[in-house]
Amino acid sequence: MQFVRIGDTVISHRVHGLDSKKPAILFINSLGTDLRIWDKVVADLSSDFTLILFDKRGHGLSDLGQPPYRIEDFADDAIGLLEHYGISQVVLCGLSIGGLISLSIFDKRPDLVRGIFFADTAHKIGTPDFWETRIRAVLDNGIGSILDPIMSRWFTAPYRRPENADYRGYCTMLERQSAEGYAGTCAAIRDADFTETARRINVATLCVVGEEDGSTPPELVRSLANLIRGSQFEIIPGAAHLPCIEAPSVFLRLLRRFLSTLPGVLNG
Ligand SMILES: O=C(O)CC1=CCC(=O)O1
Repeated sequence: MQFVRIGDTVISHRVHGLDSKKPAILFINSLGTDLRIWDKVVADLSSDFTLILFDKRGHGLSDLGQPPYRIEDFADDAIGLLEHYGISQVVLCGLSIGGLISLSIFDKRPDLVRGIFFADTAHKIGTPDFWETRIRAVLDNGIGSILDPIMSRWFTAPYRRPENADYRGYCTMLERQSAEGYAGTCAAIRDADFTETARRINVATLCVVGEEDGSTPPELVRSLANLIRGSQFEIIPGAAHLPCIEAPSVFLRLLRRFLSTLPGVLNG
């Protein structure tokens, strides 16, 4: 694990294979997860690419900062991290809120963005009432109180069998996130609408989604693809909201195929 101070917030992160000659990919996590969700993806890509993973503020080992947050706060952290490593162009791989953060990074610094791989995300996720209910539940009763409904959005029923040790591990990951950080991140999603940014995107994009995603269902993700000129859309079978965990080989195949279409990016 590596740590860097961006402004007044310490951000925990990992950089694999830092090399200015290799194309860089920045992975941006979903709500309630930390950078370990990319482990299976990183193992495959690290010889061909510079990979940057980080814990959003309020998650993992990053500082809490001052919740509630705005999507722009996370985007500033990500941009600060890229600047810290002198990375001037990057492919963004944004999962769920990570897609909203990708859109905000594009808004702020389009020069940094070489392409965007949107996974299980949209230009607007959920309704204000939905997020308010979740914020209240977490602040009043803790993250454990919402574990089961969240897990049924994240993973398919076969993955959620009690004897699956990986499933138990990811339950623990969610339960150990800071309730204040989690609720502060829900507030950022509640307040986000990047419809106009999505319409302005002028870099290559691919939108993918697990076929059983209960958080950003396929039709919602398709509506993001429809807003973006030239965007492609793919459904990942046998996965829900976190295909990088549940269907890593399909996720990787689509990511590598996307990377191979970008000018000047290796296809590995
Ligand atoms: O917790 C969920 O329902 C999944 C999710 C929504 C936005 C995000 O980042 O994760």
